[in-house]
Amino acid sequence: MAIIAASSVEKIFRQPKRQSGFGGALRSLFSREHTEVRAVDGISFAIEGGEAAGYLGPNGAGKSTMIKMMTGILVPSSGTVEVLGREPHSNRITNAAEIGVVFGQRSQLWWDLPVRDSFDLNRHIYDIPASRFADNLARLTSMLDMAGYIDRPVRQLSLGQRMRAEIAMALLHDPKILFLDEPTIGLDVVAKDVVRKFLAEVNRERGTTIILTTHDLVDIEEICPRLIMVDDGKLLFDGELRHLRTALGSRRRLKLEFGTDPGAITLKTAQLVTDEGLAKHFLLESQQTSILDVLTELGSGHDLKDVKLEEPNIEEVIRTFYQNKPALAGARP
Ligand SMILES: Nc1ncnc2c1ncn2[C@@H]1O[C@H](COP(=O)(O)OP(=O)(O)OP(=O)(O)O)[C@@H](O)[C@H]1O
Repeated sequence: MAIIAASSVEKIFRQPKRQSGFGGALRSLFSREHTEVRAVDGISFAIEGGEAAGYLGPNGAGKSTMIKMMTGILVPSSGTVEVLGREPHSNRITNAAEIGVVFGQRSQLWWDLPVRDSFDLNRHIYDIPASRFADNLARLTSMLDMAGYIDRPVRQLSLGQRMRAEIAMALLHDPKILFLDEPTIGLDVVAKDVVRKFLAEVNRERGTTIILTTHDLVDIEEICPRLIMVDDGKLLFDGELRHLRTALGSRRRLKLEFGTDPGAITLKTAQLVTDEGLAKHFLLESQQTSILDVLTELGSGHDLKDVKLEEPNIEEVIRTFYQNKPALAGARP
């Protein structure tokens, strides 16, 4: 059964039109002119309990706005959002008891207090029974390796330490759903790895449903089998990453290495995607295209040193997807 259901959701932000200069600013105060930003434009999806879904899209695509509507911070302009059978914004307190929220760019911890004190405040806010709190705190402290800094004020922590504490704080009351808005932003590779492994484990072992927004494709690869892709407020793809790979990954990549740079090469059997001079990367035009087809078309007379067929990496899959988005919009395998 779906525990999150979004149906034809729209969010339109209206802002008074600003005019430049002091006089303009004054006139704007009395002007009735507005500009509209359609941040979320007719999005529908349903998420089952226990799923891990990644919400991916370029800057300004409407990811944070959607998370804010699912957590009850914003109200949709039209359409409906239901989380655990309720409308989040009109049931904020009940909803908050059953969800956890982490905003990568905003802290929920008390800046001047030791981490432990923020956790303790959450115990009171969520009315967590003492024994359950103690168990959860011990488990999260060990899993996220927080023992070394749990008694230090938040302002003294590194970003990686703080993010681990933010995630722990959001999980202390055993939420059914964990929403994360860019949880790995700004973290170094080691900290990203810790956060990803932890989130994948929480989803797998405890069945916590995870919805996260990210720009980092590795987050999706390691945490979320399901991918929801948006651009300009619209849904472009909703399905499994592996399906997207199969749909687009059929264009295998071929690397040709030359002893001397032959300049740009245009072929019918393969599309040049990256030109590094001596090394040129192509996407084969179709599944049926063979290396031999490409080499035959290329012909002799080039100082060709090596040929490598490469599987497409996830970044390439996503880039290809966005390049072909009109043809693929709304795809749900
Ligand atoms: N409170 C607001 N008032 C007016 N416009 C807003 C508001 N919040 C967001 N927007 C606009 O809505 C659009 C979507 O913003 P949103 O923050 O949801 O994008 P995003 O996909 O999360 O982007 P990013 O990856 O850069 O964080 C943007 O054009 C943004 O400027």
